[in-house]
Amino acid sequence: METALPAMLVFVVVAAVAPLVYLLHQMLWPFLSCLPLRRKLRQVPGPPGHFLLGHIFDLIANPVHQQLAKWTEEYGPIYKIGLPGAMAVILTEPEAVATVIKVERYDKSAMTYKFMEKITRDTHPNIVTVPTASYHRAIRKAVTPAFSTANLRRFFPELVVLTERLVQQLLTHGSFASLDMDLAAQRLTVDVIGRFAFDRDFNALSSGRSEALEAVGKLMVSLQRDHNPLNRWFWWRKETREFWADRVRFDAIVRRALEDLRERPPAPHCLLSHLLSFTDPNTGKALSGKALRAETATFWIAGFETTAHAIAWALMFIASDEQVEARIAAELDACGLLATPARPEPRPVAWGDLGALRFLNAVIQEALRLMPPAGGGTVRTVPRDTKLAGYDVPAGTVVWIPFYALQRSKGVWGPDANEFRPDRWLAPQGLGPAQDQAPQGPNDDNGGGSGCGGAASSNGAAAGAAAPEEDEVVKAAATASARGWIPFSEGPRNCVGQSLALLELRTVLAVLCGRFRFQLADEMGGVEGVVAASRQETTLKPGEKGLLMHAIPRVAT
Ligand code: HEM
Repeated sequence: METALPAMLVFVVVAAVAPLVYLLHQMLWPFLSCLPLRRKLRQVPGPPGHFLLGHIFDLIANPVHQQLAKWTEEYGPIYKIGLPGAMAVILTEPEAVATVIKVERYDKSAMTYKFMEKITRDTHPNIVTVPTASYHRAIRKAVTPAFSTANLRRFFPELVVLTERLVQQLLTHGSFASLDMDLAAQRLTVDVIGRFAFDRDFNALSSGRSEALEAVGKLMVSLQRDHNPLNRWFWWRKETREFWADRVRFDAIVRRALEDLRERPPAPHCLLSHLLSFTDPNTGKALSGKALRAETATFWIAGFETTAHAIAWALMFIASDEQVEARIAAELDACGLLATPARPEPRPVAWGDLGALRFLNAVIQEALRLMPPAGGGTVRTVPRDTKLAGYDVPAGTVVWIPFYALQRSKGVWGPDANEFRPDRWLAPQGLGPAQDQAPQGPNDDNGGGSGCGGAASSNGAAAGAAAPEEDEVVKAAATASARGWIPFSEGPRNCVGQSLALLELRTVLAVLCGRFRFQLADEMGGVEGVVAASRQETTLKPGEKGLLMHAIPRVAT
């Protein structure tokens, strides 16, 4: 008894102190371990911050994308910020950005991407999050054929059918009540992913409630709320429990869709058939169940919300600029794609139209510049001591390239950086930097049989050619920004789905603008109000109210 007492006492003390020591270690160790990095980065400018907590309060109090853009104007193309236990260098100098994102040795920052692995119950790495090259390269190679021109062309008729479903929805809704066009676009893009990736109808457009959209939408919200790494210890918290429940629900849909695909031969355009038949060249093995679910979930999530917001942001800009709206209408009219009293049912959009709609494509590029759906950008780790934008940056530094800040930087785009000006893409030599990145398919011929390309390009006003006095400005902007437009990122980790995304954007906007005029609902407070309310979560999205608009049919039905 006498010997048991001290032992029990020791046990009680250890049990009480151990969690405290653990917590202190979790908080202090990252702080101590980044002290040498702080010292080495002391010449890099940056906003003043708290010595322990860094700039976390600025980033919580203000929308992250806007705060970074503000600091970019104040501190220039390279500056540092601190977070509790971490430092990051914010980079928006195009040359240096190109170095970082085009070189494979700059791995993705594991610290930053780890949380995205929680989209599946197995928390398995995936094509977006995996830092190292070999697994990434193998998956990338396997899925690339799905995004080829030939495959997109095969898929195009299905996309047109889905877009027509959206048109019917908007017609049924009527133009008096306002409608969240961001949500409407999400319904469309979920159905597109359903057909393109799973060869399956998710029915988000045709049914009032869509299990697939609800599940993935809720998961994205609760994933964002569950950012705190300590949450796994606090399983009783509402956020943690909700996140787990949403993950289970989403996981069940992914599993069901995969099982379904295994039971029947999928359509030739189906993205997942490439993953199902994948063999890793390094190991000769197929993807494990966990890896397959992780990739499936990733393609779904990476592909639906980004594209939906891109459609919504472009509509917002079109709706709030009468001249832009009129020029798009003139271009569509010249192609026979505009509903008019004489032509209440315009012909269906054809593959060959898409490359010919020069002004609409410039509008898309400009919208992707000002409101990049992946506005948070990309985060890399510097592999060895190097010089970036004139400063010494030591190995191990986390470099954060925020696309929103980069694409609005006055240093890159000039004094009108924050203005929506599609003409900057219409320099006489043709579209600016984005041309390399546009899907090759819709540009490469005029195969829709419409002859639209010829009609549009012979009509300067309709095609939106720049006014002569603007030419110098246009040229200058195009040159200065040659490397600053990277809404899909660049290099080996750029967006593998960008050809599909651009195909969707072009098709959907051509059809919607041909059938409707859009107006921002008064309560949105104009473009300024919407932009001010926008949030940078996993994607750059409209605020709480969504994007309320009126879709007014061009011809009353
Ligand atoms: C407008 C729509 C889209 C935008 C703006 C966009 C943007 C991006 C960006 C910036 C990245 C790089 C992320 C990083 O560095 O962390 C990325 C990667 C990726 N995107 Fe997209 N994306 C869009 C649509 C799509 C679509 C439609 C799909 C597929 C269906 C897709 C699939 C992916 C995948 C799988 C990756 C990872 C690629 C890799 O690391 O090799 N995205 N996207």
